Amino acid sequence: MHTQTAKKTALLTVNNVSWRVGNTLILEQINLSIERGKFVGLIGPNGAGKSSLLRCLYRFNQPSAGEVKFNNTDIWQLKSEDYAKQVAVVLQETPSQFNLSLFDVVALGLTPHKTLFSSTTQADKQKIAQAISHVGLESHSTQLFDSLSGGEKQRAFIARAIVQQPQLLIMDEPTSHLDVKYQIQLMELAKSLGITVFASFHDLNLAAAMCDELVVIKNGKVVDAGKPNKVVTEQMLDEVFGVCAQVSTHPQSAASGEAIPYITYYYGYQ
Ligand SMILES: Nc1ncnc2c1ncn2[C@@H]1O[C@H](COP(=O)(O)OP(=O)(O)OP(=O)(O)O)[C@@H](O)[C@H]1O
Repeated sequence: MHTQTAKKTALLTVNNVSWRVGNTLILEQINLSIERGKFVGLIGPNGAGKSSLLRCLYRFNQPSAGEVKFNNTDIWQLKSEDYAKQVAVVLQETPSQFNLSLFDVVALGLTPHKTLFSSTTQADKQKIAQAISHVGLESHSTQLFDSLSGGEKQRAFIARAIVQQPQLLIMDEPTSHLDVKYQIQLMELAKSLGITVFASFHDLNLAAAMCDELVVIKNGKVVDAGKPNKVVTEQMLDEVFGVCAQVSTHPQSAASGEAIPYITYYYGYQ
């Protein structure tokens, strides 16, 4: 992931990014590159800097030093509307959408592609309906977004990303409020888009099963990166997360044929 070849095919590269708030250094000299088409997970303990890093990637935080490049251009050199077309974001907390229906919220995916006075065409409406059906929410189309369940809201944001057709999907712990079925379903939906995804996870087994590669951060620094079966080790779980666990192999293997690591945690060892 950090090799020259990876850099050449990278959609997103993070070069020596640091981010500070006042005198506190939250992210320190982060380097990583995300190859086009890969599904990459960001893992690390509470407060490690996952959200802070992702915010630097979708232009919410401006790095104090270093640069984030998208298709080889510094994202702060791009017009905000051009970057907004290419990047969709799904967050852990779903902001209130006031009186918007599910259909309206999914339609917002078209906004970066529209000019101020352009209206929604019949073809747009069809695209929105197809995206809603892709995430299995067709019977909720006219329902107020705020009245949807947590899992339905997250699926609606995936539908919005389908409509937006970005090159990159960034997800910040999107599964934290979801039950196990929806956690898997949401990640599989994200995978089915066939675009580059960078997502933070707290469920390490889910991350190991879903991701092509993992980036591990602790105290604002990248401490490891690579394929799940290289990164997820008993030593890493101890050193980074402070837990005692056994890592075995999941009975299923990844679509790539790679072994998927499976973590069994031990309790009562503190
Ligand atoms: N705007 C801010 N002002 C001050 N401190 C901040 C700000 N944003 C983040 N931090 C601090 O930076 C550190 C990293 O926070 P961040 O939310 O990025 O971690 P995280 O890995 O996403 O954590 P979690 O897993 O708990 O969600 C935390 O100590 C947090 O309090």
